[in-house]
Parts: sequence; C-alpha cells; structure tokens
Amino acid sequence: MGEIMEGTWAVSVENLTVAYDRAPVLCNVDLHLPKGQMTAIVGPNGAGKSTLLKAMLGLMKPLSGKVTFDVDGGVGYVPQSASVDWDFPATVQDVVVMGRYGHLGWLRRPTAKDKHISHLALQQVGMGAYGKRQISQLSGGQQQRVFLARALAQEASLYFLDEPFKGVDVETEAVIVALLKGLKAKGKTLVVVHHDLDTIESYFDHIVLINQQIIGAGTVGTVLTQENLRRTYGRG
Ligand SMILES: Nc1ncnc2c1ncn2[C@@H]1O[C@H](COP(=O)(O)OP(=O)(O)OP(=O)(O)O)[C@@H](O)[C@H]1O
Repeated sequence: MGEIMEGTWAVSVENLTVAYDRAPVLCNVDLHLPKGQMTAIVGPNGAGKSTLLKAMLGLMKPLSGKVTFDVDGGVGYVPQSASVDWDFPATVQDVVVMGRYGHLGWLRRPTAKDKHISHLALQQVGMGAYGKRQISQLSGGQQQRVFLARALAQEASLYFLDEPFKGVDVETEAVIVALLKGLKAKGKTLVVVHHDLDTIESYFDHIVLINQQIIGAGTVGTVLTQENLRRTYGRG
C-alpha cells in the first residue's frame, strides 16, 4: 500500500487473538484505524466488537498480538451503557468531572477549570440542568448523554464508543451524531461500535466488518457491499 504515509493510522492491531476461557473470541485480527476519521465497528451479536474495543484499550489481556496507538493526546472510552453500574452513588457532575482525572496531577482535587469544562460538556449534551442529580435517577438516554459529556470533558484525541446510540430516541441520536461529527472536525479519531446498517453511510467514513475475524475494513463505499454483509452476518 504505497500511498499510505506514516502517521495515517491512529490505531494498529497486529495478529490479535483474544479468549475469555479457552475458545478464542477474536482470531488473528490485523487492523488499522485511520486518524481523524469516524470508523464504525459492525457485526452480529457476539461477533467480538466489545471485546475488540476492550483489547485495544488494554482492558483485556490478549492471548497474542499487539496494539499500538499513534495519537497526540489521551484516549477516551464510552462503554456500553448496560455494562455500567448505574446504582453507584454519584451525581451527574461527579461522573463528568471523572473525565478530567487524566488532566489532574497525583491526588489533586478538580480545579474550578475542571468543573467549568465539565459543566460546558453537560450543556453541550443538553444536560446542563442535571448536574446535581444522582445518575441512578436518569433515563437510559440521559445516562448515555452524561457518558458522552464525560468523554467531551476528557478532551482526548482518540475515542472509543461502544454502541452510543443503543436505546436512545431520535433526538438524542441526532445530538450524539452532531457531537461526534464536531469532534471529528476538530481532528479527533472516533471508533464506534454500531448496529444500524441504514445510517452507516451518513455517519461514518470508514468501516470494519467483523465476525470473530475481520471480514472487511476500509472506506464505507468500498467495504459496505451486499457480499461482505452476507459474509459477516451469514445470511442472504
Ligand atoms: N466476560 C465474558 N466471559 C466469557 N465470555 C464472554 C465474556 N464477554 C463476552 N463473552 C463472549 O465473547 C463473545 C463476544 O462478545 P462481545 O461482547 O465482544 O460481542 P459483541 O460483538 O460486542 O456483541 P453484541 O453486539 O451482542 O454487543 C460472545 O460469544 C460472548 O458470549
């Protein structure tokens, strides 16, 4: 691939194999995710999408393989909403300020600036009035917005989001898409687990089709074909 220059990829995955017990969930995954673009990770339930995100983030130890990042700033993660303990006693403001921890020195308390940035992030997701509310007392869509605000407050340069549109209404989805596109316009790299095939073309530049192995990866125009979808979902 002679046209690919150094510094093109934000994330490079080489020969990654991941298993929970013994049976591998991901096998020999080689993958490159382009800088400054929005990439959709797409595949059926159980394909290993969340596992791929966790392995790339170093939250799971792979059986083999290597993941390297080439980014100027921090790495942000918005986990699947269902995987979060929403009964944890914390206010909305607390959760968003946690996004600033990477910017805080050792044992330093959040400064007025951290609180200000966190408040602006909450306003950006339309949750400015909810700072003092317990997170357990929010709807699913509101919780999703708060997690997005936390990611914004983090001011990372690479973001991983696991199904940010799951269970949200059309308005919340539009808010989230606009924010993600705004982050991309600022040069951030976004990697998003996504299920809705109908919106891939309008939301994303790049796509990874996965079902334990990589079925295809590249621009949406070249990879999102009927044949590749059939190979990914095993139907048709
Ligand atoms: N903690 C775990 N222990 C054992 N097996 C697991 C664990 N988490 C996931 N798995 C298994 O690993 C496989 C991949 O799961 P993963 O959550 O990565 O899939 P996914 O593509 O994100 O699915 P979905 O679209 O349903 O969220 C599945 O077969 C799942 O049952």
